[in-house]
Amino acid sequence: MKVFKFGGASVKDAEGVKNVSSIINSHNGNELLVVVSAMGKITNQLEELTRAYLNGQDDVQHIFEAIKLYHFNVLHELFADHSHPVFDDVMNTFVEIDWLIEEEPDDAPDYIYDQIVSIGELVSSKILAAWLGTLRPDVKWLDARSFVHTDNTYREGLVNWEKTEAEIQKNLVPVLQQNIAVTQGFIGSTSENFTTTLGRDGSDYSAAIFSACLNAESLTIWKDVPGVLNADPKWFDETERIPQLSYHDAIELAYYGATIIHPKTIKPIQNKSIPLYVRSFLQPDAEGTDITDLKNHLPVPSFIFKVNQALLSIFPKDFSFIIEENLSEIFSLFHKHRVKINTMLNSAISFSISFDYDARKLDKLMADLSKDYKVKYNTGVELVTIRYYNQETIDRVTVNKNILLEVKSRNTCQIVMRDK
Ligand SMILES: Nc1ncnc2c1ncn2[C@@H]1O[C@H](COP(=O)(O)OP(=O)(O)O)[C@@H](O)[C@H]1O
Ligand SMILES: N[C@@H](CC(=O)OP(=O)(O)O)C(=O)O
Repeated sequence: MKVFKFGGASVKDAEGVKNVSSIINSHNGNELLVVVSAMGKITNQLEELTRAYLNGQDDVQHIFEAIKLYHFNVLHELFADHSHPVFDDVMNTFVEIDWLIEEEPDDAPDYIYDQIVSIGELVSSKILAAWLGTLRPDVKWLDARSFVHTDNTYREGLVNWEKTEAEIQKNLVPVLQQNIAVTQGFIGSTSENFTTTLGRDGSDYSAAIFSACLNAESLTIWKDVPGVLNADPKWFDETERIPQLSYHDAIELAYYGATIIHPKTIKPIQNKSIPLYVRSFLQPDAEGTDITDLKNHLPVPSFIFKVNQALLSIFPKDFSFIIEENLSEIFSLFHKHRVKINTMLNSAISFSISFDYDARKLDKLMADLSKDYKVKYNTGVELVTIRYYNQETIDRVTVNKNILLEVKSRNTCQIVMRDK
């Protein structure tokens, strides 16, 4: 039993749907579950629609029409026969949004968000399953919400592993013995059958959940890059592919912000020793990266950039030492405002952190911290994390930068900096 995961970039248009289908179709041999995300950047557009609806904007219908048009353009390109049942199926799925936005937004915003945004994965999976069905007869579309059970933390559903595994073993395993199944990433459901999402970019995580609960032979995530590289090629020209990667290094890279893999993806598959293959959907036969329980560490320094950081430095007002009592108070405020720390450093009388800049969070945090502390901050700074650093790499990434903070452990160096 194998699991393939295809992200939005792979199914962004009709060509993409055809390419993904041919990759799936050329997989021969054992059972296969396909997990797919919303097409292209549709999740962003559905977020925009949710915001417009919640704010009572008058462009709600306009945004919604653009989303529908995008999908129907793909369908028209794929299917010459407009009476194919997928047209009605997709239209009926969008009707869920019609019903919702007809009413005033009285429910909790996060609940509304999940009901709207999840539609992206439902329609993309229907389109992919329909096209794949023209190539082979054994394709079955499955609703991931019947398998992935979460609590009711909307926008960040917490998986109920026991229930999810039992459901997958009982009702998915038999289906996969007869069919190639296509399902959605990113979504789940509560015990009352309301839709939840697992957090942005959560489809990799969904694929890991299915893989772990199926005890899959492997999980392959298909990306627009040749594998895991030692830096994001969007920012750097001279990148190197990492052919083999340990689970440990993969978790570290993902944790520090390498967006190629969602940070929650590795743990479930590591627990079951399931290999994770990162492959290119543009060159499906090329080698890519194999992530396993390899003991060797990364062959080259790898670096991860995070732009748009805030750097906050906190001092006790009376210039006393920063002691455990202050730290526990400061941490509870980070927790209260959901500030996720990317770097931290403390000295005798100050404590500094960097985190992803969010104006609202920063204002609220400053208001609370300023009661007892003097707080200084910089915005618009960058954070670079170098795993297995050396001086050459540090020099390379800090050219024309002023270093504001530097933290080193044995394997990892983090630098907060800004342009000179
Ligand atoms: N270390 C890295 N190696 C390869 N790609 C990376 C790395 N870090 C970030 N990326 C980025 O990850 C992108 C692929 O991930 P993502 O866009 O989330 O895919 P999808 O949405 O299709 O799952 C690449 O286009 C690349 O820009
Ligand atoms: N569509 C969701 C889930 C996801 O993971 O998508 P992708 O695989 O395209 O990153 C999102 O954009 O957040």
